[in-house]
Amino acid sequence: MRYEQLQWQEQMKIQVDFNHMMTEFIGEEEGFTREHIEALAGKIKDSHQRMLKKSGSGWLEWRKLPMNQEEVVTKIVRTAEEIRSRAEAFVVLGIGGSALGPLAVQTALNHLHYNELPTERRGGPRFYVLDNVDPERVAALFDIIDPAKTIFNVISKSGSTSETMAQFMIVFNLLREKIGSDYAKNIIATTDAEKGNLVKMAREEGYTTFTIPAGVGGRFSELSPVGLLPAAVCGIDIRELLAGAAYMDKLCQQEDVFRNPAYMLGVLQYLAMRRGKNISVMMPYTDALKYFADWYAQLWAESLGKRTDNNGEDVFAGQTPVKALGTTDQHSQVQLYVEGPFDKVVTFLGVGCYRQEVTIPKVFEDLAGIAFLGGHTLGQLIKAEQLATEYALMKAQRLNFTVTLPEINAFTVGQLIQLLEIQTAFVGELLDINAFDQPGVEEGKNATYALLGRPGYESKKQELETRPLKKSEYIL
Ligand SMILES: O=P(O)(O)OC[C@H]1O[C@](O)(CO)[C@@H](O)[C@@H]1O
Repeated sequence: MRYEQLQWQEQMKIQVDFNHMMTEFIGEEEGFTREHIEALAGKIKDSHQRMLKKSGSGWLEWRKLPMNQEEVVTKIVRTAEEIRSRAEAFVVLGIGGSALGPLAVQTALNHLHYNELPTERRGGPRFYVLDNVDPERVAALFDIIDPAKTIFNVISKSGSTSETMAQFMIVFNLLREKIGSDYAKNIIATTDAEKGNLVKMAREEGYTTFTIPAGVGGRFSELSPVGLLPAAVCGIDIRELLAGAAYMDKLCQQEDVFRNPAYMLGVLQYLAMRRGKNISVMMPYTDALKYFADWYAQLWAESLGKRTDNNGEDVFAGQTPVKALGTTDQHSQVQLYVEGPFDKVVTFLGVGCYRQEVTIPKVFEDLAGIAFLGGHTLGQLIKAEQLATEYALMKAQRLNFTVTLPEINAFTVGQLIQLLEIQTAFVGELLDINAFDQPGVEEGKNATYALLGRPGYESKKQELETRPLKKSEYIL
């Protein structure tokens, strides 16, 4: 790699600031010390060893995605170019990990800076993520797209998620009606290599198919074809996204928590959890990262929200993720964060340099209450507000981190994805739980199957009938 490139990467390194987790700033009652962290040395070492051992295999296969995919990337780029040249719209059919990543990355990298993109990367299809089965929304989308000029990317790791499969069945039918025998050209399947209905259908029907590697679960799949194909179709430089993730991965291979940003975030969150901080707020100070808070909510909630057994006693792990947006939610939630219960850790996501600026004009100069704003840029205003909110929280002894992206680009967004994924997996190790399953969602899924008459769920249906869900006397 050229020296200038190395230097640029260094400048683009994400910064993790944990000052406001420490006693010097937060006070002894709430803050942590080096000693608190060092007291966990044994646990950190064991967790690190387990992470290293599993890295790239089993359910940690996602860790190797940034480094090991050149062949897949080449196929994705080729497919994306072809789609960009012929489609008017590109629709992702997926939910959870099969939707939130594509949405977060596209919002981060495209919506604000569209006009700055080189001409050859402007244009391309309109992008939609259909991640719900709200009939009004689905119908509304079909009102504004022409199915014949739309590529539908059906994404499901399991190939059996009811919402995604229902959407797909509707699309499949619609395409057959509208374009007849050639309909398969408008469908791309992204799914497991072997398991589930989708891969079977894809094979039989001859859809272009991308594989989600076996050990890459939905919420850890953004850097697999799940996220890479939609990103490439949207003109995002996916090699740069992966390079950013690889760069961060390297930083996060160090055992020394004082040199490893993901571990430091993880260890301090873990210490906070042990003190009953049950809520993790993510608050980006840029609209571009608004949907990252959604993506993180699934990552954090599904990975860490686990009931485990500790010598016969139930232990309930996890933190409730809360999404906020700066400055918008300063005027809706920050009151609670400053004066409400001491039960939260706030992670601010900041931006070093906004890529577009707007200057506030010097008008109304005789009104001192607003005249001071004139001459400043909106970037200065939003940064001052972020700093001021960090200050207010610190003064009220409220734990908070700041993660700063020097600017928002594919390299820094790739870093952010890998940073938060490693942090989550590491906290899973510290908590001694399986961060990669989600048994708690099964009961609801099975009840849905029973309610809709899926064969094999007769006894669940009986259970639902004999165990009334609600009493009318409690409904007003
Ligand atoms: O990609 P799939 O298998 O359709 O799953 C969608 C989502 O559903 C879940 O399995 C939860 O039900 C998530 O973990 C996952 O991201």
